Amino acid sequence: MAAVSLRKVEKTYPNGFKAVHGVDLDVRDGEFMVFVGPSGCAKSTLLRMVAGLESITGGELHIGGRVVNDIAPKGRGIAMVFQNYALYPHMTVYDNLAFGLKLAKTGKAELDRRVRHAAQLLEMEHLLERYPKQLSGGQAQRVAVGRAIVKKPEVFLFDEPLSNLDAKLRAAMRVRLTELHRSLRDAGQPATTIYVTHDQTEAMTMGERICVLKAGVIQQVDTPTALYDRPANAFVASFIGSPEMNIVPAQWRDGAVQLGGVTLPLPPQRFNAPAAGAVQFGLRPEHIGLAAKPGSIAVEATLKFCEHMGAEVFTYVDVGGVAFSARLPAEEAARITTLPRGAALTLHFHMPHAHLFAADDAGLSHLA
Ligand SMILES: Nc1ncnc2c1ncn2[C@@H]1O[C@H](COP(=O)(O)OP(=O)(O)OP(=O)(O)O)[C@@H](O)[C@H]1O
Repeated sequence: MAAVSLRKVEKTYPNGFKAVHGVDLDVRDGEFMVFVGPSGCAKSTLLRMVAGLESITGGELHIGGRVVNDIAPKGRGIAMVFQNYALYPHMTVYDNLAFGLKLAKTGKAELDRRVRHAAQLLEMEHLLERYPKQLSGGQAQRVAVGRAIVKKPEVFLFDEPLSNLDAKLRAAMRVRLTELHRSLRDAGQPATTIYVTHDQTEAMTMGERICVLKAGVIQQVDTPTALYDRPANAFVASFIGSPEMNIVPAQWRDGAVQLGGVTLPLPPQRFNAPAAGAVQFGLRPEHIGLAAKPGSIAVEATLKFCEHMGAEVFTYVDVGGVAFSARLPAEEAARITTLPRGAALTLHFHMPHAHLFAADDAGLSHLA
């Protein structure tokens, strides 16, 4: 069992800067957990504390039920893959994979078995005799992952491992790493994984659960679907989903939201009525359409511009002085993309998907 638990974990750097504020988190045995958040939110600091590369200045870290605050990295049963991995240029892929095992004086037969098993899992058996300079970026990154696999760690730690790859390779590696995690689990070697990224698409597609961080504080820990459907606050709502959720200042009164001269009654079952007053209204671009749906409200808008994305058209509009974006299927959008700027449109806000957030970003509590 190698669950990873953080109990009131804190990090104050020697210069006095507090980067991590009382983080409580349970990563389950065998789970794929993603830490996501903008630059500086302390996702790398947290991961490095789990790895033992950064001291913990408050709270407790448990791995597999043991408190490991004072245990050196090599005693923690972890393996880490970095963004800037360095392969040994003068060694073949085989020797790069075998290097750590040789240091650990692993027997020759066992070493060979583990190297070949890792190569098979990562579909790189044909690359074993190559040197790093003969590999593509994606292949080299696979070797870096392979070096972690041969260690048979109980916990895998990934720190933005795909950042240096181009978009297409990143997408392919996402699938490969997710499949790798599943196949290790199916083979009875569940590896608890913590994967750090600033990329919400990576988080959403890879994580079984996602921990969203902001300024060293956890905002929400949930499944991708729950984060998308029920974001805990406006920060999570705008960080998760692409393009971003429309979040606009509004007034809340008598079960309705008023913004830009428009009144939008909200389905009461979704919200505990907050005190009347200033709120933030949230609606994802995919929940604004040209056709009415059950629970939708017609809203008059003027067209600003359209962005053609192939199957979809991102459409930017003005609703009574408030900017909104809509994500429309290309077929449906065809009738508006030829309209001039400033043309009048009727859009349908799909209110069952609407959100309300507190007005001040400091509070950021979801009122649903
Ligand atoms: N050695 C250090 N001394 C002081 N402050 C530090 C140190 N290392 C990091 N920080 C600060 O701690 C905060 C968290 O940094 P960290 O690198 O963990 O963030 P991150 O979310 O991983 O960001 P990025 O995606 O840019 O790597 C930042 O404000 C950073 O400036």
